[in-house]
Amino acid sequence: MEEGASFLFAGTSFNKKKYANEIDRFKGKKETENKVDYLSSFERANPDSEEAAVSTKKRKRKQAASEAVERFNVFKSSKKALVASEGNETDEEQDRLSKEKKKLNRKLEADSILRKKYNIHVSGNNVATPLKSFAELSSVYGCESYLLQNFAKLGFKEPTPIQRQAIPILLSGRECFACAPTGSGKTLAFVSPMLMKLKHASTEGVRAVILCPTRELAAQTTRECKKLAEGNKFYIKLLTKKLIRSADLSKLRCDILISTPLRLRSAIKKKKLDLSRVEYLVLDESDKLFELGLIKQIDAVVKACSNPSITRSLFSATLPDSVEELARTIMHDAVRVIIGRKNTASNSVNQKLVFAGTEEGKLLALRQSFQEKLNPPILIFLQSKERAKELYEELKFDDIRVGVIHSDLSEIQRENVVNDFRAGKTWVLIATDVIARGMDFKGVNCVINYDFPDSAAAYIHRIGRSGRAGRTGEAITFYTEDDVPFLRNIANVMSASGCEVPSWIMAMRKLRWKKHRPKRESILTIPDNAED
Ligand SMILES: Nc1ncnc2c1ncn2[C@@H]1O[C@H](COP(=O)(O)OP(=O)(O)OP(=O)(O)O)[C@@H](O)[C@H]1O
Repeated sequence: MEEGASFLFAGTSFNKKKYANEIDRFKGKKETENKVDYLSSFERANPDSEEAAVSTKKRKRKQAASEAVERFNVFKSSKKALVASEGNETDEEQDRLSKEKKKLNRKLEADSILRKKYNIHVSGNNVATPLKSFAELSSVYGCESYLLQNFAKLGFKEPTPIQRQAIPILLSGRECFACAPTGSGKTLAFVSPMLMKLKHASTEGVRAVILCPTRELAAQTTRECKKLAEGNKFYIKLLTKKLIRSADLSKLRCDILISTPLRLRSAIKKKKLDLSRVEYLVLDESDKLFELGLIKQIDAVVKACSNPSITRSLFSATLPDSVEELARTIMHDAVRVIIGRKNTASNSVNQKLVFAGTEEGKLLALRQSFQEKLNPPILIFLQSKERAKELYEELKFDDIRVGVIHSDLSEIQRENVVNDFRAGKTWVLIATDVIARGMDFKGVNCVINYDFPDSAAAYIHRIGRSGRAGRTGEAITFYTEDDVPFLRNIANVMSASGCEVPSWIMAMRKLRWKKHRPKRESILTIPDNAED
């Protein structure tokens, strides 16, 4: 993280008939002006402020002057009348100030009640009022009707807590770093204010950039962006290999560009992509983007986005202190928004730990649970592509429609695997952490951590593929003797989201958790030459 860090910040439509009920359930004065108003009225109302001190001095001078002229009869009557009227003005002014102060206090109180209701925690000065409804986007912020119509079309009735707070913050032009649970609608929270601020399509080059850690997530975010922008002809582009090869990027007509850091950096370096007009930069899954392998690329992108009035924002379901500290020191007057408690799992996922003993035990437990009850769609996570391929080899003979995704597949193959799972053609998807973050497969009923996750953050993101947008889900984590020392860390996450954890695990010592990826025995039970 250190290297180069100094510059930084200068649905699955699965079996629709069968799941019809669930699908139904799922469908389920401008701020800047306000800000200035609140600020100035607060200063006026505050007796310690400079402005208040000046008016007290003025009042005293006026009083002294009136006393002095009273001795001259010729001015006596008129001056007395003047003094009387000045006294009234002062009373009126004080009355007005006290009313303004009361109004401000009522507003702050109402904001804090609203935040408490939705479990929103903010730090920063003068933070914008949370939204009471989507309708306020139009009544308070002048949002065009197409966006609200799109929310309605997508079945979004009420803003989620992160949307209630992050949207007004970004609309007020403030930078923001936000941490909200998996599946809580962070994408809409950063895309909507971007669309509102950009207003209409333009020919002025790239105006907004969204960075995502994986191609799959970048493709999904592009699709979501397009859905939200429908009715307004924005140029929204996913930076693909094909686009880099075919287009003259110096003349790229694009309002919002979505990419992975590696691809964007290569477009900047090799194809002279100009990002100097970018007004909005979003780092989605920001803590992943700050990991060692990606930090250099992020640095290059941040450097290329050289517009001094750029608004940057960071979003994730996990925000380690190290990333937060870095963001806090370098971002400009940023507001911090946390929904619920930081770094906790979604509380709509029922989490279980299962002792499988050995590698053989895991496969037996999986097969047994599939025989008893198969409630697809199911996602199974493994620690490496080799192991993902092995489990795939085992399960494909079990009469289960199974797919596998890992980094050895081509872009097209990966896209097809994801599409098949979304369309319900495959019931079980075996994966590495490549799809652990951000992927929105709406109907996932169960996540199985076949291999113990290698960090608490990885656990939170993996199980967060289930229990999204208010639905419930299940997460099962297998563990073997090798994993026992790290159980307590997962148990903490589980108990923080209200799941039961055996007391012996809670009594264990907490370990500093470096990447836990033990060497595990092969999963294969089928001899290598079985198919020969
Ligand atoms: N206001 C809303 N009401 C109902 N559903 C919503 C609302 N906003 C977003 N959604 C839906 O919630 C789901 C999850 O949203 P999204 O993928 O943005 O979550 P996220 O918070 O980014 O999750 P993750 O941390 O896993 O990336 C999506 O299917 C999205 O369409």
